[in-house]
Amino acid sequence: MAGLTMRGVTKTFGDFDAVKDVTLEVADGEFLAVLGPSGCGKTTLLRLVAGFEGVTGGEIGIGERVVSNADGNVPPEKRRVGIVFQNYALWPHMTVAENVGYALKVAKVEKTEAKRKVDEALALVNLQGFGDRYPAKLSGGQRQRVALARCLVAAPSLVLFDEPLANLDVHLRASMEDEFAAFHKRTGTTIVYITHDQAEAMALADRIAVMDQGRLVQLDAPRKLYSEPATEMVASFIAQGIVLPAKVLSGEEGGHCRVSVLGQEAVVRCRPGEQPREAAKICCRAQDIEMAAAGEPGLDGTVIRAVYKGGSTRIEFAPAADPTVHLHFELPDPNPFQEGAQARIRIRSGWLIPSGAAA
Ligand SMILES: Nc1ncnc2c1ncn2[C@@H]1O[C@H](COP(=O)(O)OP(=O)(O)OP(=O)(O)O)[C@@H](O)[C@H]1O
Repeated sequence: MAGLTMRGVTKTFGDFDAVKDVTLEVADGEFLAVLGPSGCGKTTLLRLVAGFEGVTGGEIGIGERVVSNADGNVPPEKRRVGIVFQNYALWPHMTVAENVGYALKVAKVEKTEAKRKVDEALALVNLQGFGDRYPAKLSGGQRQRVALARCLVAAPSLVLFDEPLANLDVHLRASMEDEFAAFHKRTGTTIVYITHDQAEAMALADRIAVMDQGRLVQLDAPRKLYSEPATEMVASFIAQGIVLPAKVLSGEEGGHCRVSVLGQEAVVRCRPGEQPREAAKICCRAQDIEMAAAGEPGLDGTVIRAVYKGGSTRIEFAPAADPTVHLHFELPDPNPFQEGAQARIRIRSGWLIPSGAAA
């Protein structure tokens, strides 16, 4: 296995930068998810790593070897990069073993050696004994594992996944997530996993690279991405963070600072060295918001929706100070607040989103 290095990678189509100045490193054996909304450049990034596109600027390295820069590109078949696509594209008239071993046959690998490699690859994806079946007799998840075995048989130095679960139903997705996680643990394969599904990225990846409009906006472990988003886009994209306008009243002390949010003071977490400033933003999660106790200061406003969730109710709340802002949080049963009720809430925690320059 090998790591991946991208330094200042840019890909331009006409005068449009699909990927802009992306620098990142994926360690040998790491599972990196590349996450972002539609059109942010994920697929282009994957195609650059695979070698289907050449870079316009910057450099890509796999292991010790530079595979792409402005001077030229190593062709895809010489990169030893495996790819698992969304539609697994198995040949229906070939058995599982024939599908998996096809590349070995083309490369004229000796028969017993080829069989050994096919068996090995099938074992890696927990499909021992399935070699003689035809794809039509497999479940969607099993087909996806055959596709994975087919790419592993060539002993790739890294494996790219292109939204591999997008075509599967919700239950199968969950069990395939477990399969991929177990596969990664078992084999230590270096994986770059493209997805627009943040729950999937969170569940699987060691680190997540969030892309927006061609740029890499944050690369961090899932927990850090959730608790310390670097930009407003990351804050609202990950787990529907609530982004609120704020004014920073005091400099950072012990990882916290005082802010004013919609006229109320709150203490939030922040990066070291934050100083008082106007026009700041904070990110709150549902669990950072609670109903104010009687007599306690807080934000007055109106409950605009109350949706029962089984054991709890999701409340959507518009503060009187700015009814265009909507906050949401959950209340355990019994919930006394119906739609239209007046209520007072308290923001008990949050995260100060770093200013543009710091992000
Ligand atoms: N060959 C091309 N020529 C021109 N523009 C392209 C080409 N390939 C991609 N783009 C543009 O680059 C941008 C990024 O596309 P890309 O497919 O990488 O996004 P994505 O994040 O994978 O989106 P999705 O999740 O919808 O697949 C888009 O605006 C797309 O239209």
